[in-house]
Amino acid sequence: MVLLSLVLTSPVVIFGVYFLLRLVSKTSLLFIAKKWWRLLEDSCHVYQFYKIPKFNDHMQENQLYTKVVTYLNSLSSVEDSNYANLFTGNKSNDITIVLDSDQVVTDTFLSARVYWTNEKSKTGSTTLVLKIRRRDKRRILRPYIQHIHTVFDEIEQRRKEVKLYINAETQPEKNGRWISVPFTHPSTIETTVIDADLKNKVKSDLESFLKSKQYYQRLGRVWKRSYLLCGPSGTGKSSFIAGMAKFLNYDIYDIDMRNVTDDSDLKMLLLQTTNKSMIVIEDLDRFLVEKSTAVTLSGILNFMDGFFSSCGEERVMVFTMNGKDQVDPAVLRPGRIDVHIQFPLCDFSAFKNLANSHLGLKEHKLFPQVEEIFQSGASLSPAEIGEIMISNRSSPTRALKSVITAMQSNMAARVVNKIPRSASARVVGIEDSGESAGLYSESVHTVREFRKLYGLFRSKSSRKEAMDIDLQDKEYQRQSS
Ligand SMILES: Nc1ncnc2c1ncn2[C@@H]1O[C@H](COP(=O)(O)OP(=O)(O)OP(=O)(O)O)[C@@H](O)[C@H]1O
Ligand SMILES: [Mg+2]
Repeated sequence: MVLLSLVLTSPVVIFGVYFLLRLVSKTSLLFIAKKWWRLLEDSCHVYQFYKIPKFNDHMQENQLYTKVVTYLNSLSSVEDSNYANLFTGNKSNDITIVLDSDQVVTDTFLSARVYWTNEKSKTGSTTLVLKIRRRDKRRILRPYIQHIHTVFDEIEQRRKEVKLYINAETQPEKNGRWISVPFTHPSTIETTVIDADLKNKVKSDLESFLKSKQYYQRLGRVWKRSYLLCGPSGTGKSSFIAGMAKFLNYDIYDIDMRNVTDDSDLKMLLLQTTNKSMIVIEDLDRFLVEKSTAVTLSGILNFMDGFFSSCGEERVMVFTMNGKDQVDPAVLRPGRIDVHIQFPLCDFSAFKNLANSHLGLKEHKLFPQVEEIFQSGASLSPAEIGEIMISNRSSPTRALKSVITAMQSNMAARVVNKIPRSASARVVGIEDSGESAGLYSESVHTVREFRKLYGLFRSKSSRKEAMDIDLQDKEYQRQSS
């Protein structure tokens, strides 16, 4: 009898259990059960909390924060949090999952479970909070943080893409002044047409800088190297900076001096830059002449000497100028900027390089004529010659003829306006620094403007002379090589 009732009821029981399990697994009941279980478990342990704020008291970005965020976003448990942000990755079909604020992510390390929360305060600043069981704390905290460093380095190595940071106008309500975008400039050191020897010198200088940490430490000096790129508009200074950053795999912090209010603002910006970065100030000569903000010369000099950035290291500073004539000698005094590189206008050899890269020409029957015009003193910037070649690339002969015509007009303008041979052929106004500036705009300029230009844009006539890489710190080179 008992057996019969068991046989009759068991399918009902089995079905009932099966139904219950399905219900639990298909609904939020399982989630709720897990949550209760965790709460129960939590209440049985004593926890230790560690905070990792995004910024320190001096508004410098906390490197550990950046590393932990990258680490957490790489964990599969981020997907399990209630809210997560989805972004496209480096490739268009990549998806990156990013932890949302106030969400808990769990991780396991050396069999210990830890919890992370990304807390956002009312002021908008974010802090990561690590929760570890007290009994695990001593055993795992240090190795765990070390593990995060290692994983972060591996991720960075894999995905490192150079970023360009630009300083926005003052935004006191926000943490940090820099806005970053992926740096996708196509220029490399190789694609910039400058003397091959000079290129190699710069590359080996950068390489020896990268290996010189101990050397700088021994000297008690900030591990930094500074470069001055000087030359007329359109000679490849900005392109070269892009090439240097890619060569070093450094992020670029491009300081727009118009958005720097005073010395302390400049200091603040510098404190917010990271190690392994390139800090760039373009058109420094123009800024020093115009003095459009309250930044003082001594503020700039302190910056150059690495005084402000003494709390960080592994930084390369690059300044560009169109000319040195109007710049305070203090800026240029020996030892202040380590390497001076002159960017000259095109000569015949640079022209041939451009013809090769832009038109695929190694030789052409018009080359002798072009050479002759160069010898007579005419010259244009690589940007101007490159522009003509690009717009006539379907017909190399037409391109060369256009270059010849442009150079002849340039020569004629010099004669009319008595511009000396050594003066720059760049004939656009000082304000007009864009490469799109008209090649033939010389006629609209007055003699006074040309004199002004001569003062600013004077360059040496010989390319060899001009390519003067002035490695002032000879001892540095010898020791670090
Ligand atoms: N030496 C060069 N080799 C190859 N391309 C060059 C060179 N100089 C200029 N160009 C080309 O001309 C354009 C302008 O160059 P770039 O902006 O680097 O000049 P610049 O010296 O920074 O000028 P500016 O002083 O006006 O800022 C770029 O598209 C670049 O590719
Ligand atoms: Mg430039």
